Amino acid sequence: MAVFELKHPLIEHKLSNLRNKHTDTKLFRESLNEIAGLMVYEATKHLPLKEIETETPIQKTTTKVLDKPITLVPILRAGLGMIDGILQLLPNAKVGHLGVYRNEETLEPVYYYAKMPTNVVESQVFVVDPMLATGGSMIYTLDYLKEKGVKNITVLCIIGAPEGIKKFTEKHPDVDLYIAAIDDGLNENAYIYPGLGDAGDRIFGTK
Ligand SMILES: O=P(O)(O)OC[C@H]1O[C@H](OP(=O)(O)OP(=O)(O)O)[C@H](O)[C@@H]1O
Ligand SMILES: O=c1cc[nH]c(=O)[nH]1
Ligand SMILES: [Mg+2]
Repeated sequence: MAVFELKHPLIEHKLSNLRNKHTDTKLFRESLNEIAGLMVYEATKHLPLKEIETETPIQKTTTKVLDKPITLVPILRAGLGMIDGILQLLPNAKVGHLGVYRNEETLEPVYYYAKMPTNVVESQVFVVDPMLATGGSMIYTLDYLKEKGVKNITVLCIIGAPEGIKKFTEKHPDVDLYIAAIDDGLNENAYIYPGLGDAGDRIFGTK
């Protein structure tokens, strides 16, 4: 398992939009999707390829295409905010929805919905969620997918707390994590600081 913190000027710039409490819903959604798209370019660099025969206007040749079905699993709700940006680069990916929210008092993950594509087990799965705080929601999701038989999983998050990342790497040492920023920690309400606040509320305008 490896943690890749993706440092890039375009990601930093758009992350600044996400962190700014004055950013409106439109810019927040756009910036989140754009960061997710930039991250997926890096996170897909080890995807397996297969050779196929292709005829160019000049002659027959061998070209390479992706060899594995791809499934994106957004953790509802906030994970949905990254999906459009990723689908721009992986337009044939299937999307499996997993509904999990964090109980605000106990901080335990609470499951409420799942709908996976039929070939999820054979897929390369990318689990996406902007926030990795205590790690509870992500660990629950990885447990759920592995229990279903999924073997190849990569995680994409925007901001993580060191505590949650540590727990995640201990519980799922075989899963790579791509993340745009590792922040300073969790405050008394288990919100990431400096963070960006509640990602779901900022995407959907619910607060
Ligand atoms: O690492 P954790 O401590 O589990 O916290 C992270 C989770 O909290 C947020 O979701 P939330 O529970 O707010 O649900 P929402 O997306 O519906 O707002 C976030 O999008 C993660 O799923
Ligand atoms: O900082 C945090 C922690 C959990 N969920 C969020 O949306 N933000
Ligand atoms: Mg939320």
